[in-house]
Order: sequence, then C-alpha cells, then structure tokens
Amino acid sequence: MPVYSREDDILATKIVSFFPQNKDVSTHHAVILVFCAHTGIPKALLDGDVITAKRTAATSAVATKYLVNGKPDVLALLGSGVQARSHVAALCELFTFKEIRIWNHRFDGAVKLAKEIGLNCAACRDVSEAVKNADVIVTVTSAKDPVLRLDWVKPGAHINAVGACRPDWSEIDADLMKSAVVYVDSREGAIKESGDIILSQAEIYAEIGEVILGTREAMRKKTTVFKSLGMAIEDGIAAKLVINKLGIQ
Ligand SMILES: NC(=O)C1=CN([C@@H]2O[C@H](COP(=O)(O)OP(=O)(O)OC[C@H]3O[C@@H](n4cnc5c(N)ncnc54)[C@H](O)[C@@H]3O)[C@@H](O)[C@H]2O)C=CC1
Ligand SMILES: O=C([O-])C1=[NH+]CCC1
Repeated sequence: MPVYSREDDILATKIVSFFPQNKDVSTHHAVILVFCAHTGIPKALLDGDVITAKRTAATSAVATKYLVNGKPDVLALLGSGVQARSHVAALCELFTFKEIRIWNHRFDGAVKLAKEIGLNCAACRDVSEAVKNADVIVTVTSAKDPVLRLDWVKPGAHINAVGACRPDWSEIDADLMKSAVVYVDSREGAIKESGDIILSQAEIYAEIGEVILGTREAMRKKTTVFKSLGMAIEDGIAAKLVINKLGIQ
C-alpha cells in the first residue's frame, strides 16, 4: 500500500500479509517502509502490526464521532481479535459506553475479550443478542458471508464495517447495506474491493472525508454504515507520527 503526499511530506509503503487460517499467531502482519519525501532516501522500517490495528480503529472512531446518533450507550462488537481490541480502546477514548457486548463465531474468544474489558462487558452467544438496541456496532471478523442482518439492528444505529476486505466477501447482509446510508473511506477502493458494496449494489452516499470537510451531510438520525477498507494515507500519517516522536529526521 504505497502513499505519497507532498502536503504531508510523506513517502511510504506498507506491505501487509493476511493468513486467515493462522491460529496461534496473528492473521495479519505488516511492515512500513518510510522514505524521505524529497530525496527518496530510506528513513525507517517500522513494525506495521500495531499501526494497522490503531489507525484502523482511530478511523472508525472518527467516523463514529461524525455519524453516531446522539450519545451512545451500547457498543456491540462482532469479532474478538486484534481489531476488536483496538476498536474498544479507540471508541472508549471518545465515548463512555454503559454496556459493551461481544459476539464471536468461537464463543471462548468472546468470553476472553469480555473478561479483558471488564465489568460493563458481556460475551453473547448470538449476534442478534449482541446487537439488540446497540447504538454502535463494529464488525471485525474474517467472515466471508454476512454475520449482521437488517432485522437485528436498531434503526438509527451506526455500524463500522471493517472486515470483508475482498470483492467476494461480505459481513453485512445486502438488505442492511441497501437500507442504510453508506459512507466509505475511499469510493475508488470501495467499488473495486468491498464485497459489502459490490455484492449488495448499495449506493455510496459519501466518503467520510467529505463529511469531515462539511461538503456532505452526516445523516445521524438514519442507520449509517461506515465501510472501511484501509488507506495507505492512514499508515503514512501514523508512521510519520512515530518517526517524529522518535526524532528521526
Ligand atoms: N478496514 C481496514 O482498514 C482493516 C480491516 N481489517 C480486517 O478486519 C478483520 C479483523 O481483523 P483482525 O482483528 O486483525 O483479525 P483477527 O484474526 O485478529 O480476528 C478475526 C476475528 O474473526 C473471527 N472469525 C474468523 N473466521 C470467522 C468466520 N468465518 N465468521 C465469523 N468470524 C470469524 C475470529 O474468531 C476473530 O475473532 C479482517 O477481516 C481484516 O482483514 C484488518 C486491518 C485493517
Ligand atoms: O488497510 C489494511 O492494512 C488492510 N485492510 C484489509 C486488511 C489489511
């Protein structure tokens, strides 16, 4: 995932591997190579795992800030891996949830994460139980077929759809995609790579950047989906923060 931004003074690339069958080690591994944007000289080789986890969750948190309907009380997570953990951390920086619910296709994963999070968190056996009346839902699974259905979602909820990053995979059922107002990180990426968009043929209302810039409306009262695929600029900006902190010129 290469990025060049003259404005941000960034020239970098991330290489990320995805081995969904991994059991005892992470399913995603990444490195980020940062170059001087003026001379092309290599500056740093960074571990990309933590940056991928944190920048993806930070992006969802920003989308939630703009799209959530009022003050959210209930957060539901579908999935209990790396992104589930980073999403809880990022969302809890912005919001105080009264209740957090976790569903995972292997129940023990949900139980383990619920214990890590603590008192206000419960593991759920069914997706419908986890998302009932939830204000914010995060889908962070490696599912190839939909796990979240329209009938289970409270009207006006906000969904961060983070998994299913392939054109033939989807986490959200087509009826839900079509009835929600859909925001994406990148239109260009979403129409080529997101099965949730491609298979459902849902209309993309806006990029989240357009909402932040004030050129497209945040439809907070409606059910909203932020479909995230991940963008190289997120890695570039995050890498720049790291190398600046380390004092690397
Ligand atoms: N939008 C973005 O920028 C990014 C998206 N991702 C995507 O987010 C998702 C989660 O990533 P990680 O947390 O790093 O992976 P992970 O491997 O740590 O967690 C995946 C979770 O999905 C569950 N799972 C596995 N197979 C499943 C199935 N068939 N049905 C339902 N659940 C299943 C696992 O039990 C686990 O809880 C993946 O789809 C990944 O490709 C990851 C990084 C960035
Ligand atoms: O942006 C990213 O790094 C990824 N998106 C899907 C898997 C990894």
